[in-house]
Amino acid sequence: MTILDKIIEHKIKEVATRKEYLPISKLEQRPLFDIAPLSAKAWVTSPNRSGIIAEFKRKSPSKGLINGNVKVSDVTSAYVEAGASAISVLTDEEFFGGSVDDLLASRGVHRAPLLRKDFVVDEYQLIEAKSIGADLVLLIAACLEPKKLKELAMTAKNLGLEVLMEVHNEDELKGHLNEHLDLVGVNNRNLKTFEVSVETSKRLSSLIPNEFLKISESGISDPSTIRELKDFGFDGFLIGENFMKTEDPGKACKEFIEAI
Ligand SMILES: O=C(O)c1ccccc1NCC(=O)[C@H](O)[C@H](O)COP(=O)(O)O
Repeated sequence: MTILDKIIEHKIKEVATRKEYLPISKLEQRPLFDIAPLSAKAWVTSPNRSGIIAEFKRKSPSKGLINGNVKVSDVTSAYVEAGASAISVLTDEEFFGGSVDDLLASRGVHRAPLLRKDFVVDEYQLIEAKSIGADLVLLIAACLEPKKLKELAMTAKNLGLEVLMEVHNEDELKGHLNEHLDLVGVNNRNLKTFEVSVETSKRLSSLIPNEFLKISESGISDPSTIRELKDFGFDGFLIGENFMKTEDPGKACKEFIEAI
């Protein structure tokens, strides 16, 4: 069983429990549900921003504990101040130590586009994302059949959310592309070995149709890599650990952006 299989097995049970505890009708009554979302597409391509999607990530299956000493509100407001184009907040508790409350806390302190970073298996999570103030959701091709991914993307778009689809290889990309996506992310982390290689992004770049923004995800730690990936047509860059492993992730993000 791969780590992704374990995460999805757990997620399906978790979502079933959440649905019982807080039904969709209640989510739709939350005040943030009716707030108009921000466009990550616009912010990522804005000449005034960096293209960096800066992630709040306490722990991960590949690295264990990354940083348990910082507050999500401090870090994500500092990321925005530093020039990040969007913020990613992991809301998975079991494997990443995140929560829905983390995303809510982040929403409370800035008005940059906010990605709900989780393992979406059910439309409930999209409605929940909208109800906590997310602007953008992640759909992972490796976790979803093409038809299911397309249905979820359509539901997200109907809620006004933008959709980032994540792929790891050519087959996932070719099999899952659909007209409801906004951004296509190439994850440089091999989820079987946890090895990271930006060569994956470079290899897949020309296969991503131009109508989608191209995002490179994971394992980015050097500003020169951003310059290289831009030459391959990438617009956005999702970075977590490189900032979060420092004492002051906001400062690390600022210095990184200044060095691009
Ligand atoms: O990060 C992991 O160990 C991981 C394991 C299994 C599934 C997903 C995982 N990461 C999610 C991500 O996509 C990253 O948090 C994101 O791309 C940032 O990566 P990094 O800059 O390397 O922290």
